[in-house]
Amino acid sequence: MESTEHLNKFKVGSVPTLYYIPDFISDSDQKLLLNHIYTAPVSKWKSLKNRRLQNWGGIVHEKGLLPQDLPPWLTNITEKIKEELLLFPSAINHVLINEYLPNQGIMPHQDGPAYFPVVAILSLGSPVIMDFTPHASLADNTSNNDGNLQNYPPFSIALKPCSLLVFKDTAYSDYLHGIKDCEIQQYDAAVNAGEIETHDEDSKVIHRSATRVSLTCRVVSKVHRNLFRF
Ligand SMILES: O=C(O)CCC(=O)C(=O)O
Ligand SMILES: [Fe+2]
Repeated sequence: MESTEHLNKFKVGSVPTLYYIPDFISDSDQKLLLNHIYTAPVSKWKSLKNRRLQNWGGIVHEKGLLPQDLPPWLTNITEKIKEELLLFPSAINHVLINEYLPNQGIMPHQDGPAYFPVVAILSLGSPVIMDFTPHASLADNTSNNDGNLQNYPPFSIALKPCSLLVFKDTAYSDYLHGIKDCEIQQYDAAVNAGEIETHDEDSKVIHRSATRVSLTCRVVSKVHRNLFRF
């Protein structure tokens, strides 16, 4: 794969490897994307217990993707992500769009095995805090890695509108990621706390007063062209 040196200035935190790229898209791109998302057929929305989502690119099975072409308004952004990161082995072919009201979140989880282990998340709307926690088996643990003791600290990251978060390696494979379902989120442990402008220096909190929408962009390497040979 190509060099990732061009991304070094966006690296955040101490765990390999997270990149946070503020203002990855412009405000007018954000408006255009939100407009496409909210004019999609109502049937595109799937309601879960504590959020809604749209699935684009096809159905992900354990054994791969039953593909469906992404619409041009999505390939515009997925192609930009692929070209600017140089971290994906092929075109991004799956996009999950999650919508969160201010009191909604996503349980700590790990992305499924069907995905190539790099994820790019574009954030729109309200800022939120995403928490990374090591797998239970690694918490408070140290492991020997090339003769060095390595530990797995929990950490958080603030996700502002128009930003792109990318994670891979240990952060992808040994951590769970999630967003708390509360309107007021603390961020003093955030690896990019400096990103957030605050009116009140003492209370490092984000008030989620608006809806957040995110685009989780990934590659499913195994694609099934023929349903009957699935
Ligand atoms: O909305 C987000 O930022 C996270 C979404 C996510 O983790 C996922 O779709 O797997
Ligand atoms: Fe995820």
